[in-house]
Amino acid sequence: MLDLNNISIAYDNKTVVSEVTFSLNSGEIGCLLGPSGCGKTSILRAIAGFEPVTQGEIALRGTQVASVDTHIAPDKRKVAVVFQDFALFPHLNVAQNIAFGLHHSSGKEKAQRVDELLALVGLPDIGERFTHALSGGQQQRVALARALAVRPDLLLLDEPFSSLDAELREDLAQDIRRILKQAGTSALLVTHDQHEAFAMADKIGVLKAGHLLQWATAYQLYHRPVDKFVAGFIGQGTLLPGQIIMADSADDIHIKTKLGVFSLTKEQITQFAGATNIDVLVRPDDIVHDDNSQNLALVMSRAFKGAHILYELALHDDPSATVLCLAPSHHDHALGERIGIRLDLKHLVMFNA
Ligand SMILES: Nc1ncnc2c1ncn2[C@@H]1O[C@H](COP(=O)(O)OP(=O)(O)OP(=O)(O)O)[C@@H](O)[C@H]1O
Repeated sequence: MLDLNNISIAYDNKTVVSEVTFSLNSGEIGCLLGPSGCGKTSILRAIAGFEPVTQGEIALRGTQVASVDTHIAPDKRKVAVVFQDFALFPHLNVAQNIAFGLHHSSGKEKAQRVDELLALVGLPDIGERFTHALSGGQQQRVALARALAVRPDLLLLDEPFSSLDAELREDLAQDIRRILKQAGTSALLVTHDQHEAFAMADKIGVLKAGHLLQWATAYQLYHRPVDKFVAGFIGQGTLLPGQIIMADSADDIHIKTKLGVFSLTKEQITQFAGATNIDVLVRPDDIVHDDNSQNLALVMSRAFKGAHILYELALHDDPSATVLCLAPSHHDHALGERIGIRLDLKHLVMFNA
């Protein structure tokens, strides 16, 4: 439904988005995630038609809408945008805001569509209210209803939760996901907050300095990050130094770390051919706290999280070899204590050191 093929975007000849390629299927919710200035909004604006591309092409429902030679006007793309500040009209009431784009409908059709959308976003009785009298979360839903009113092929959401309280964000992200799925609308969201991305998106693209590093599900990004940047940006974890140990035959290669010795898959043997020093990604869920384990690790730091405590643990008392461990919070251990751990590592994610 949305295809970006090798697109670049520049301002005053300075390239800020480089050779980005990804696709979104019909009904899917995608998310562009990355630090400030990495080019997320520029990509969104190019899809909406507010910014030209300097290379590559963008297609919507199989029709090219942007390339170096093509530029279909924004209002011809069937794309709706929900902006960061919601951009609701203060002089119109909620119903009038939602009906704003429905130029070709009769009064009765408009009223019916407004009722439908207010029900969809869970605010059935506020059509007569003015937008300044609504909470941030309600304004967000009205902005969403207004964008969906015209039945866009694609909805673009630019940092839609950034002006809301942190506690509200994740709940609202899940609500909005449910509303979009119910309406069957394809959507692309921009955020720098991974929790919002996880709560809303089917596919997430991680961007760094204008480059799309990985376009994948949240599960794949967390468990199969393509590089150290994605590994560090998504979720928590530490990189544990390891050394490759060659045995007699070329397909019998192991890696030695302070957590033990692991064998490599055939694919990893090819990938790390010739390397000697490797970093192994260890996530907090790879390390299980077990009071009965003889394998002890030293508590270097701890962060109370309510239901859990996140421990940073040094292996063999070596502060350069630490792992994180999320333990139930009644396992309350002090700094400097040695606690038992067990490994629950399903697969090894490694990078060249
Ligand atoms: N109109 C413009 N003219 C010149 N440079 C621009 C313009 N808009 C954005 N940029 C630059 O392009 C780069 C990418 O900006 P963009 O807004 O796409 O990033 P972003 O990832 O959305 O950032 P943020 O999360 O801070 O909104 C930045 O270096 C920014 O300064």
